[in-house]
Amino acid sequence: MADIPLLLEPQQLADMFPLKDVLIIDQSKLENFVQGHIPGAVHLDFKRLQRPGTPVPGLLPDAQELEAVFSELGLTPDTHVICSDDEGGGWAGRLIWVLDSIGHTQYSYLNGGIVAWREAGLPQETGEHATVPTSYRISAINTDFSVTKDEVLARIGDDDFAIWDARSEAEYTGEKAISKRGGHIPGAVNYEWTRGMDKARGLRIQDLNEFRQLLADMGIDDSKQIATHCQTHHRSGFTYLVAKILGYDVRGYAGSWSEWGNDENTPIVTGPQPN
Ligand SMILES: O=S(=O)([O-])[S-]
Repeated sequence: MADIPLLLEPQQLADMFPLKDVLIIDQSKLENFVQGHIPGAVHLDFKRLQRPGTPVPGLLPDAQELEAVFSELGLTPDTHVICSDDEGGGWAGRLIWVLDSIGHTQYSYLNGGIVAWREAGLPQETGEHATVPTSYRISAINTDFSVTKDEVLARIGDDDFAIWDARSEAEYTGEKAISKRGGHIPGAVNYEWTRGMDKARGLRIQDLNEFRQLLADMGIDDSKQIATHCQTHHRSGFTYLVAKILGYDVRGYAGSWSEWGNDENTPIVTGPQPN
């Protein structure tokens, strides 16, 4: 298969048609997908990538459930997946984290998703998708792309560990609490996910060189292992994706604040991040 870059521009994808061994998975809202999607794209309800549970609803579904999802969509071991959504990369980034976790490492992110595709005036199809189901098998879940609460607890304060909190500033400071307790993990830095999207360029990821510098100024760089989280590891799908594109050792904390902030025993800091 041709070498398809991790960060794929809409025109690059358009130039790849007719597609062979490529599956475009679009996690746009269904009504949006039905109104117009990339020809041949299949739709995935983003809820299928989260294991329902209270109070922690964002964990990875088990292998059997994921086999069912990807078989329905028509994935094969040789398929290159193009991940897309209509929100600038949150769900698409989560999909990339899921693909990493199931050992399916042939994937790309369509920069800006359907928003950038439409703005470029590229062809669209309307209506429901048609899929060709397969029997996709997962040999093992790879936990190298995840961190657990206990692992985060053990690494707080380590020089080679950073935590990227993708939530809003109000959630980070504790002014707004979605879990029992508000605030942030000690040492975490906050850069809210949508700030990383360029609204003037179809929600593409901001300039990568500037992004790299901005993160370095916050203490996030390639010398560290980075854990990223939000409330249920949806918004941090985007930050996972960006860190991955920048070549960093990044791991998703799927328990996220729904786990940390609902636990009575985890250390929490409130207030703004240090300058
Ligand atoms: O987007 S979220 O997982 O923080 S609710």
